[in-house]
Amino acid sequence: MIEYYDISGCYILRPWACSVWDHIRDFFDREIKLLGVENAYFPMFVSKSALEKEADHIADFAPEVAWVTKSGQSDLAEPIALRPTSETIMYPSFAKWIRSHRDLPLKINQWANVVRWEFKNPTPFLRTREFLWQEGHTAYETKPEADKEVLQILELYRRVYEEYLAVPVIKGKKSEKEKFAGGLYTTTVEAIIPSTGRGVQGATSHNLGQNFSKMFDILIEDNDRPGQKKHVWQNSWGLTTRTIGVMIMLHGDNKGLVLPPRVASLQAVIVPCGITASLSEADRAALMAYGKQVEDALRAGGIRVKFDDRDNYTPGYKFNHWELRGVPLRIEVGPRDMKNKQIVAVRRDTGEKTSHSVDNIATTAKTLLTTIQDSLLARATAVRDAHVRRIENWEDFVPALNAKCAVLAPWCDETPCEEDIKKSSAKVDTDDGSGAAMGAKSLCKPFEQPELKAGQKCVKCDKPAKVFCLFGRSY
Ligand SMILES: O=C1CCCN[C@@H]1CCCn1cnc2ccccc2c1=O
Repeated sequence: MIEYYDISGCYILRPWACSVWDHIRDFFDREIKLLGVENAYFPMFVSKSALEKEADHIADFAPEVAWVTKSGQSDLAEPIALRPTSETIMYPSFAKWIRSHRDLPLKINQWANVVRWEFKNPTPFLRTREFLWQEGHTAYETKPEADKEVLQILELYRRVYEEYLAVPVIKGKKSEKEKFAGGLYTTTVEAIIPSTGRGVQGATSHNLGQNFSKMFDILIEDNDRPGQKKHVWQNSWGLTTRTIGVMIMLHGDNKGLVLPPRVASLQAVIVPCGITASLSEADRAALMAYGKQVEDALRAGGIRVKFDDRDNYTPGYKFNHWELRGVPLRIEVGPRDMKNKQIVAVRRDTGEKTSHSVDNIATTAKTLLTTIQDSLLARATAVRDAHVRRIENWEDFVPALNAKCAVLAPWCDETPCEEDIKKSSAKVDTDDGSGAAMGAKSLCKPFEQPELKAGQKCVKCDKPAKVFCLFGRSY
């Protein structure tokens, strides 16, 4: 899926990974166009003066900005940054394009790469110095319109994860500490990785309020106050190739990758079996023709299929080859299957083997692939639920983290307390001092809230709890 590269934090996305991104992009692009969003493309370079226009929150991110300072031997007059995100690249143009409420709503999306020179240890897919993403940037006359779109996009992100990647996510709102500082509020879809118990931010949809329209003077006539102008309300939202890493971690098993059918480059692979020395040349040729027939029927049914007729590998080698690569369905065809006009189907997720008539094989395969897709999500949801612990007392908090669980706890919703929780949960709880464990941060305040008991106290401080919040170690 990936190849290493001689620059730290940079990786090559090979076709097997790229095709997952292609499927995600096809779905998301189709859906945002139904919402009236149009794609555009802006320069990847941003001048220092433009980038620093939103000085306040840029400070947090400044160390991650990569700069071009020379061309050839000569220094550039002013250093130019590589886009880490495109607000400061797009919004000066938005100010030119938006003069009246008739120019609204403006809905722009960009599929591109961004560069963030992170120093935390790079991880394929999850933390890379260049990654692919889409970034949506919209402008509305009123806040309610912006609020509505924030949730429409967040629902599309949930669908990318649950309907395509078979990854269950929790929708919620970021805390003041964790939100995008340049915005009004941030909504998010959070995944929990059971093997580590750590949370991972899946995608974010921000309401920027009027912060950026005030910075960039994006103004329209205020019809309610003749002669007066008012700032537009803006959203921005992003989904990245980190999605692929989450899918790998959630569904992989000891045999390798497990691909959800809806994003699998290859959904079914046909392997001819039982080709022994005793099989006549004629029967061998007939079996290969049969395999080809099955391949043609599946492809005609819209299934991404390959007949593995390589004559230099055994069936067993081929089984391993495609299991490692996560192909959801293997179709075995042997002389007896051919005689009985049958095939044998093997599911990659469960290993279950079933025989089927070759008639309507495309329908049969589609049904199997749907079963696999649904079963992957159902199983991942059950496992994720087992890794979220609802607790109300602090003494249960760190043990839950150490049991590879995220914690859903009543919370006062105050930043000092959030910082205290992070610090206090960073201490190791085992007396063997096995290395400092990372502290828990707030992942989101889930939209789906359990009932808060009257008088419920915050899990950490003694203030009244205002909300249930999901906490966890994170990527
Ligand atoms: O999330 C998104 C969704 C897509 C559009 N941008 C928003 C907010 C990006 C926040 N951000 C994140 N890393 C950065 C890194 C360097 C400079 C600036 C930034 C920065 O503004």
